[in-house]
Amino acid sequence: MDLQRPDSYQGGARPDFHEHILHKTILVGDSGVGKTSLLVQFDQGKFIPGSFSATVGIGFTNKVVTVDGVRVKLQIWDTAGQERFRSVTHAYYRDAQALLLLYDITNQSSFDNIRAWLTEIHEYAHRDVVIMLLGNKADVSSERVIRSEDGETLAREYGVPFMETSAKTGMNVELAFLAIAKELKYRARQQADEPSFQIRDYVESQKKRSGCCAFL
Ligand SMILES: Nc1nc2c(ncn2[C@@H]2O[C@H](COP(=O)(O)OP(=O)(O)OP(=O)(O)O)[C@@H](O)[C@H]2O)c(=O)[nH]1
Repeated sequence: MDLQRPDSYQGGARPDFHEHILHKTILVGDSGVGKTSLLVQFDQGKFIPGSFSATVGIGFTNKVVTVDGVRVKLQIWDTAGQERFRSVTHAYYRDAQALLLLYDITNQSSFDNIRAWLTEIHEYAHRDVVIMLLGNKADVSSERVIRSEDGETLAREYGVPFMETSAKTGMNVELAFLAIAKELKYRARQQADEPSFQIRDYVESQKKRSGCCAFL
């Protein structure tokens, strides 16, 4: 997918107070882990199988989601995983409020590179950025090389929420973005009498409810 030209706004519905706040979220991770596919699944509810076309540059999709009765506008940036685009994508980290960091459960090096991605994120992104680790392609159980526990352990080490996803089946895709939206809404609108929201606890409780681990 060529993402040099930004996508158009696709919300369409009644604007309200909260939609004026753009919550910038960025998808990062090695080339081929499924960033574009994850975004297409979330945005359009479909998976386009077939030949892999690496993202060129960076582009965004706007998406309005409703959490706790409040409409939250996410601006989701899809970055190119290839090394040659790294300096371009770094420039976008600074304004990001959330980062979804993906690896591919069938690809060892994409998992090994997560530490390097986190180092870059800590170097270029705001220190309060919300980070979520996603082990994608969970539907490809026959080629799995990274156990779910390994993803959990790494995420715990860095204090970030974790889940496995499948851009193909849609498993946990909406949950990942909704958890981010909930956290960003909570940060933006936090009321004095509102109980504090913990994204890691929320993700864990929702994973249990949705039976996330059908592929494990
Ligand atoms: N089975 C399966 N295949 C997937 C999944 N996600 C992505 N793929 C496939 O993996 C390949 C790479 O997916 P992309 O979404 O283009 O990967 P990317 O991370 O955006 O890659 P770059 O743009 O180069 O950074 C494509 O052939 C996809 O169809 C998934 O969850 N399950």
